[in-house]
Amino acid sequence: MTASPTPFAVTGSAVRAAEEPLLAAGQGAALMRCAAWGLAQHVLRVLRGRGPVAGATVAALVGTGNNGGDALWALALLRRRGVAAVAVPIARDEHGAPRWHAEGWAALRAAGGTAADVVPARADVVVDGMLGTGFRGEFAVPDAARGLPAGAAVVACDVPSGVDADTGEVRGGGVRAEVTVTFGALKTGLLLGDGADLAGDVRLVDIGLGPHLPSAPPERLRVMDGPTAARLHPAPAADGHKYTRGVVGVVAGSARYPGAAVLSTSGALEAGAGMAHHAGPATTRAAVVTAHPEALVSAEGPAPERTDAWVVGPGLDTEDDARERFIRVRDAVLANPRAALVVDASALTLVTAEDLAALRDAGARVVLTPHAGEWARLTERIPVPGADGAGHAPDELARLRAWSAAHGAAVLLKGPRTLVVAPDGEAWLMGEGGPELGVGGTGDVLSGVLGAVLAADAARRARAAEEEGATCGAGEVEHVPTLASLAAAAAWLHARAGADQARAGRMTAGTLPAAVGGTVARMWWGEARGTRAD
Ligand SMILES: NC(=O)C1=CN([C@@H]2O[C@H](COP(=O)(O)OP(=O)(O)OC[C@H]3O[C@@H](n4cnc5c(N)ncnc54)[C@H](O)[C@@H]3O)[C@@H](O)[C@H]2O)[C@@H](O)CC1
Repeated sequence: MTASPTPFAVTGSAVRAAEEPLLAAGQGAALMRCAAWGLAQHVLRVLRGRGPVAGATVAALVGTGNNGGDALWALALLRRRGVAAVAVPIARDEHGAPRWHAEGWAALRAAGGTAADVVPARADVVVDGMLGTGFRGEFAVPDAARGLPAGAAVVACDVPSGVDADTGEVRGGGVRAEVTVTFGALKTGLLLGDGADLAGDVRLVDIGLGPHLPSAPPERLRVMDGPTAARLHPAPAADGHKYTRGVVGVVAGSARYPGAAVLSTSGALEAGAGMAHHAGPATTRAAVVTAHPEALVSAEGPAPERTDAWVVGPGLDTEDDARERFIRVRDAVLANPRAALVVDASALTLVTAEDLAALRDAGARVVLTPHAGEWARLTERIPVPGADGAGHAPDELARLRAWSAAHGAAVLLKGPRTLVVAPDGEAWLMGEGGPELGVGGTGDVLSGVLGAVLAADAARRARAAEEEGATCGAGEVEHVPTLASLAAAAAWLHARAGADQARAGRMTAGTLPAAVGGTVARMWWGEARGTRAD
């Protein structure tokens, strides 16, 4: 079976660097024609969705660089399909002549296209070809780009103007597109921050840059999808048993917040843990066994040497014994660093830079799972190296990477666009999920799911180490389970379960673990046996 490649994005700068050898080899014009052809195909698709193509009007706002060149060539192609093609320059020289890509304009004129000062009111599609990866400084939205016809669909060429293709930062004004047709590779700026909001549906056009794109983690942002998650959290081996599937220690909940213990333990069990062992006070122990007779419960938790992953934090009471409970888990991991550690919720306010340094030195695999507010508080206590204290920086990914590298722990930043980074710079974006997960308790469930995914991996590693030579096949090399990829896979399962249960009309965190069970069962055993969330 051939594994489909995991989608990924790179910075706009990396795409520019990838183009360089091809430009040096004189292939610039060919690249532009290729990009323009792809852009024209997507514009045609938008037009077909609205009515007949012949007789439709497509206008393009055209800037001074190659982005504008792409738009002009695309208009020329569209003109040949019977479209009225109108180019609107956004910059003119001192004689009033448009400043734009000369060959592109010549091609458009030869095809019967026209130029105008403003976008015609009858335009069905407006192509934004003002600025692409060459955007620097601030974007002052030109008059021609204001008050676009209300009925027109905006299709951005490569990157919506005003969006930084590296970071997603919008500087000055920004163009909101229905579709962004991007060339060579997905750009990180189209998937992150405000850039993701402005880009709309992002469509990739392959222009042959593949071999020239960077493969190293710092420049790649991978996008977690179902097939990748399935490879990272595979069905248990035929001869598997509870210990080979992974034991999760869940240190969560308190007399004050008993539900978190149940949600986190449920998440671990439903994600396929061989065993979940909850450590907590009498109240939470009773709640957990009532919800899950299969769970083990005790005051101390499982023996460190028998534990594959620990989850600590959801629902701990920081006015009671939270710190002691956290320290016990930390010490258990230090005693057996083969076990992974998930630091969530209250534990994010307890963990110190010294704890992280000790865990890193012991070789432990640690994932912290803050949401935006917890991340802000965490980085106040344990700062991002090199941060100037100027507050929220636009390049969140760079901050996450810097923090993770300095403290040796992976970070899973929960939000509308969940990101995972690891100390070596590996980064993942979640390609699933929506606002249905924005209710109390879903984070507790995620901590358990993450514990189960990490525990399964730790148990597989332990087994592989015992059975010498049991390593991955060559075909799986791209998917060697790294800490960041496993965490992203867990986030994907959780998000897919949220989407599944929302479709089925269930909205609460209490029912989410069962949906996780359905999602995992379908993934492992197919539709026939995985019907729980339907
Ligand atoms: N290099 C190539 O051969 C290829 C480039 N491609 C296209 O070319 C684009 C990059 O082209 P360029 O490097 O020419 O860059 P752009 O076309 O993005 O912009 C460059 C121009 O915009 C001006 N500019 C920059 N920031 C500005 C601001 N804030 N306000 C006003 N003007 C500003 C610059 O002075 C320059 O004239 C890509 O996004 C893509 O669309 C594609 O055709 C593929 C091949």
